Amino acid sequence: MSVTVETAARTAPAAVIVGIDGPSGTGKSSTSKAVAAKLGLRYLDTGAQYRAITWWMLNNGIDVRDAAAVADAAGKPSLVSGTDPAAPTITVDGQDAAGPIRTQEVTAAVSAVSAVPEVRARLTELQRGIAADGPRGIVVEGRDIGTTVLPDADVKIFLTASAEARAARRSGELSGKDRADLAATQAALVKRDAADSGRKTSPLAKADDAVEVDTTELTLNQVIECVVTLIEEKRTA
Ligand SMILES: Nc1ncnc2c1ncn2[C@@H]1O[C@H](COP(=O)(O)OP(=O)(O)OP(=O)(O)O)[C@@H](O)[C@H]1O
Ligand SMILES: Nc1ccn([C@H]2C[C@H](O)[C@@H](COP(=O)(O)O)O2)c(=O)n1
Repeated sequence: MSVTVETAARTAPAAVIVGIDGPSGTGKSSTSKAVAAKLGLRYLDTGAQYRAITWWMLNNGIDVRDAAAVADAAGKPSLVSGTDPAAPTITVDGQDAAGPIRTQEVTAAVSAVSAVPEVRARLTELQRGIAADGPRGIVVEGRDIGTTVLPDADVKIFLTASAEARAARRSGELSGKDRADLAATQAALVKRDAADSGRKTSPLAKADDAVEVDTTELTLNQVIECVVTLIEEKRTA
């Protein structure tokens, strides 16, 4: 029995911590989930956490443009993220928030809430705890993972794509009365990126040691393969 255990311990791949950052619509979620599933890693969507706290603020009558009010309330909601890449979950005070956090109302408010330092401090601590929790590695996606949340991550990726390509991808997801025209979708993406890049506390930015992957001309499968290769190279180095 002890021989089997020792063999397993010797052959199990070391836990790897992967941070994937980039602007909106560059493919962070699709890529991160697929890579984590392929490599048997956990997955954390930090954008879902910022959306969840924003949803709670909106539901609780907090004026999201009032940074002091947002800061005062930042510690109140209880957020729980499930890290199975096949079925990631997010709850707020025990309530499933996966659907409501994707509404236009939340998307329009999330950058203002994310800019508040007390919100970032709380979520950064939560994210670091999740990343450190458990023997398996994790793929964490967001805007400040490589620069702030996990500066010692084993692999850091920064995904980019042209605004046109990102808007076309997003428009393809929308349907019926929610279908925005391409120009409006692109303008909304660019506006959110500008707010996320321009805030004072841990703005959207590429870490100096991140590998930049421009996905404009790549299929999703090509991006996934590229990231898997980068991780495997690191694991075998
Ligand atoms: N390389 C690609 N080629 C074509 N479509 C893609 C590619 N990567 C992602 N997509 C599609 O683009 C859309 C946005 O992708 P995804 O949600 O993964 O981006 P994101 O960076 O996580 O966005 P956000 O930051 O806004 O959450 C999805 O419909 C996804 O299927
Ligand atoms: N690490 C992170 C992740 C997300 N945000 C903010 C900025 C985004 O506009 C918003 C929603 O993220 P998405 O669901 O589009 O990935 O959350 C952040 O500030 N830091």
